[in-house]
Amino acid sequence: MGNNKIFELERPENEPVLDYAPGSEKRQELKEELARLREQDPIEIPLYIGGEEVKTGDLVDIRCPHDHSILLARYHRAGAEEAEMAVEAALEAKKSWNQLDWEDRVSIFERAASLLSGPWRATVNASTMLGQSKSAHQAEIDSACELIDFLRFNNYFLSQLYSNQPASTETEINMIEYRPLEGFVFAVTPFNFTSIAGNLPGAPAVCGNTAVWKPASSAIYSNYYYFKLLQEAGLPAGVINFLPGKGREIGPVILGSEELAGVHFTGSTSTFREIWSQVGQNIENYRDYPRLVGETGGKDFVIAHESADPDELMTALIRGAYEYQGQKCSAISRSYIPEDYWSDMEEELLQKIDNLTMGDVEDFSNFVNAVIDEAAFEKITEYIEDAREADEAEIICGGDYDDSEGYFIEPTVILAHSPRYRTMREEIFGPVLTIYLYDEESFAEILEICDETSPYGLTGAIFARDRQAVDLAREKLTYAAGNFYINDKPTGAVVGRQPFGGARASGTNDKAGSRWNLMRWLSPRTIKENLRPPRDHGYPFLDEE
Ligand SMILES: NC(=O)c1ccc[n+]([C@@H]2O[C@H](COP(=O)([O-])OP(=O)(O)OC[C@H]3O[C@@H](n4cnc5c(N)ncnc54)[C@H](O)[C@@H]3O)[C@@H](O)[C@H]2O)c1
Ligand SMILES: N[C@@H](CCC=O)C(=O)O
Repeated sequence: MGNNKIFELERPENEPVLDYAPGSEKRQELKEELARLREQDPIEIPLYIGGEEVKTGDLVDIRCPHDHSILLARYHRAGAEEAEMAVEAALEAKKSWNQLDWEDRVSIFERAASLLSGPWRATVNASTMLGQSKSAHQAEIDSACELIDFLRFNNYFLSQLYSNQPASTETEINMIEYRPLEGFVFAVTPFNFTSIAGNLPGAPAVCGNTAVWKPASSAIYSNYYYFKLLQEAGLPAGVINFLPGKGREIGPVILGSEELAGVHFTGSTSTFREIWSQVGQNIENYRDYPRLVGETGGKDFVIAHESADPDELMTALIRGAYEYQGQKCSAISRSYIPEDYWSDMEEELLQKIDNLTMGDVEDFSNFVNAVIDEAAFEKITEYIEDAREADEAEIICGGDYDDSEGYFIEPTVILAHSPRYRTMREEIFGPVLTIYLYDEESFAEILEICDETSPYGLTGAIFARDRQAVDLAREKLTYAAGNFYINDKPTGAVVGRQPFGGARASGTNDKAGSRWNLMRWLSPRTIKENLRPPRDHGYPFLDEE
């Protein structure tokens, strides 16, 4: 230690997105890594508690969602005993992690970003592609670029926060110490973004906290490789404890600890509500009020105005609804389009959707791949079958599915005859877009319907060349989306440029990868030093005249 320096970080550049163009060296490298991971013997993934490998013997298979015959790994599943050990390990590691200068913590995460940008990029991308069925481009923007951006921008925003200090005067010195929280943080992560999985334990850790990280069962493969990268970057034992397991089993044990300082969650609204209510039930037992940060589901929309450019709109609908099989919390799943406008674009749009290629991630010509697992396949296809039967809706494109080799569902379009049909209201989390046609004279009314139809408030977009229409949508939809886009698809937020998150049923809107998020993992202490303490308790007005 020797904390006698002031150190400022430059604002980072966003990590450039590699295009993996045919013939490029990077494409070749990624293809070779995919083949290596697929062909190697299935790996065994342990838990990491206090830096030690722990094997419970309760082994679970990890297979490719797009090819059931490929066994990638087996992971050891944690139970209540390991959950308690992980909490203890996090508390033990905190004692020394907390004592490091902040530049030491930051440099470990800078090194992680550098390793991911360089020698680990192909491995983390390939494991995301195979384990979560992502195309090369979707893996690149997630497990490489967004995760690198989270690492670098968190460091930068943290250095800015630390330098934010109150005024002092001639007679007093005032300062704020940005303490990590007292206790440990529980990071509970989703399957769909490796970057989010890395960020949820990482953001509290760079602030000086230690974490218990419970990855989603269907993303353990890539999350394990990322954890190995953190070890190589020099992350000390126990700062992040890797604990694959069933949420319902290990969650209550961890949430029951009196040392719980916060929960950093991303996943479904129902799981977050369950966690919130467990924390509520335990509230008398905690030393602090645990910070609850959760980014959850969405029912993301695109509203087309009659002045919208049809090519821009069609491109946004296709990419926003079907990239990564619609399994982004930000994916477009409902769209409101003027009736006359629709009749001009319907044929072309449906043809383009019909032509989307679907298959294995190792064939780079596929635009879409498989959905994540059997439960997702069952849930999504139930919505499709419901629409097939319903009077209020019809399927106008796609609608077929097949799980014999992998969990494949065709990009599907439902035309709803009621703006409140269930696929206009409920999160499906799959490649299903529902369209509702409105009379172009009812634009203001459709904005209200859009605002009131679903409980979520995550992302949404207006497509219009008419500025009055843009302004009206922006005003009427003030609370309908935490990320609102004008003439752009509502997916693909970039760290440092479109801070991401929503309110209503979509979360606490603390904006991942921003200074506001980091602030949730810090507990400021104000310190005043009086340079001339008063020596008499009286006031001047008490003096006799
Ligand atoms: N708003 C955002 O930024 C954002 C980003 C990504 C995903 N999501 C949302 O995530 C959902 C999809 O992800 P998912 O299927 O992994 O979500 P999920 O809620 O099923 O699981 C999320 C995590 O919670 C764990 N979990 C489940 N029950 C638990 C319990 N009782 N206690 C503790 N942990 C528990 C799971 O094992 C997993 O690690 C969608 O609803 C999507 O909209 C939101
Ligand atoms: N931040 C991502 C979505 C994350 C949720 O799945 C986007 O903007 O598309």
